Amino acid sequence: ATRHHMWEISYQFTSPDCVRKLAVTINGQTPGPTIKAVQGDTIVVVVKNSLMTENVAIHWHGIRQIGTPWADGTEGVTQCPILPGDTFTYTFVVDRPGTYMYHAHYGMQRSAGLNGMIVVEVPPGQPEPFAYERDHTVLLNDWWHKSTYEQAAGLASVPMVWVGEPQSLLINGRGRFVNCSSEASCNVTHPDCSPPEFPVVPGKTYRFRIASVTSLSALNFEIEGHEMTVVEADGHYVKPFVVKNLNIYSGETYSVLITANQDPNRNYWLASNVVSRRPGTPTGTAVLSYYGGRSSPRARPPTSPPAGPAWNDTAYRVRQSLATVAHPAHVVAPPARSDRTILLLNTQNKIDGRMKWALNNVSFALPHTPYLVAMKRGLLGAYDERPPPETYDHAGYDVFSVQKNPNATTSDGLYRLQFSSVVDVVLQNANMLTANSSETHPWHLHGHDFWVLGYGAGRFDPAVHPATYNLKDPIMKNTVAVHPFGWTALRFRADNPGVWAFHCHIEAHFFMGMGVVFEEGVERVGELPPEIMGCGKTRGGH
Ligand SMILES: O=C1O[C@H]([C@@H](O)CO)C(O)=C1O
Repeated sequence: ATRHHMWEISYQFTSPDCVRKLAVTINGQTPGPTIKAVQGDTIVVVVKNSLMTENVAIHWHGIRQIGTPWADGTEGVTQCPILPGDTFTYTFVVDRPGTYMYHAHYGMQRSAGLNGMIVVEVPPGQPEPFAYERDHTVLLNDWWHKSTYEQAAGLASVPMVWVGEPQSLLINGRGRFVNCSSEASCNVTHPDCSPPEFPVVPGKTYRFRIASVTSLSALNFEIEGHEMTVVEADGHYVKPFVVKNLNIYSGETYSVLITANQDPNRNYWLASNVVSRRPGTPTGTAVLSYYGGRSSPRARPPTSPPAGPAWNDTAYRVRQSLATVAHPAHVVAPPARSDRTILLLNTQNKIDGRMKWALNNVSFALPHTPYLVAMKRGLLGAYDERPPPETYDHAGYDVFSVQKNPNATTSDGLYRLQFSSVVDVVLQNANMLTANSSETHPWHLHGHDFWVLGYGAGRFDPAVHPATYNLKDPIMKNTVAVHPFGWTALRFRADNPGVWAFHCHIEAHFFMGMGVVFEEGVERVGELPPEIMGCGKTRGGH
């Protein structure tokens, strides 16, 4: 089937956490509508940019865009931005079932509210390796009162003004600012911030499809009093495991099953809490209620909202990463070896006094002409033809210390991959510019799912650690955590013709240069739609 959507993007006053703020909305709403489809469907989204003075681009996160690399929605990589007043049509096939999301991919626009979920069902009659009766969608986010522009300008200032911790955590676009009385525009009775309700029928099993579109926060999610069985991650079936609390990083999705088997006469909290950074944000909450129970569906649960696990318990979070492997009946075996290994050292740096993030001492900057058009059309001088470094001094670099020379360079060079070759990427985390600190970075790859081959603490040794890789039942994902002071190894096949971003999904970090770009088989890409052009060297170029 073909599913058509007409979206008008505009600024609206919204009050997601009861504080009035301008947000980028879809048809007046943030989050936008959930796109529901069946595997194999074609999705057509006609996007009209009514932002008046701001460009837009929308990324379909987790959709591989096979045969449609121009529809990936990554400004500067796959398309020119959609200008105010213009209309752009995204057409793509959802080729895999699962839980995905969409969000803006232009500047730091995602933080302004343009986001939503994509749910792709298996075709009718096709079994899944678990059973449930109904589903609920849970979109997790973090929220700031400062505008995206103020945040971006701060990050680019000398000295940098960091975005800081979010004011609120949102569940399905709703939260509650704690210091409401301190804000003139805060209205606790505003309908935008009424707590989301999740009704359940006693005895039934539910699939909660959970996505995190946070700009910064790593979250821990729980449903008070109910165990969760993890069954899906980023569109892939997981060997089921039971948790009370689920860690979810920005850009990840999970499905968990819960059975409504608790006392139906009271309500329960759904809670999200910040982990991996010292929290400065209260718990995000929603309410689970039982049909037929004596409690009103809106009643506050009798307990305090769960506070979540210790924010700095990295070992606990690594355990969940390690537990996430492929379902035994759905293992896709990875190739036994790779053709190329790219080692990427993640560091915080300074360039001309500005705080940046870099990979192997190169901080990424998007070109003004999208690579896809530049490469396909042979537009000269659109980007730096020198590829970024393939590795770093892995034997000599001390990942536990502040680096002695934080200088770096800026580049829009990219990695060109042999079509259909097998590529390993090892992401090495390190100490930041502050002593004894290292953060979690969720890395997201466009256009592919990769195998997660391993995680390790401390320094990655290419002579030792590849022997420890899980080649038996690695999960495939599109977003993976690189834990503090640790490394994460992944493998993918470069078999999707196009140009694909690979970056930290923390909005501020990508803005500060924490990303790279891969090209593969661009000569195989079909005729480019002229609508993706119109900026930089593509002007008048079709
Ligand atoms: O890029 C970042 O900058 C701050 C901090 O290192 C300096 O304020 C932080 O936590 C980041 O992730």
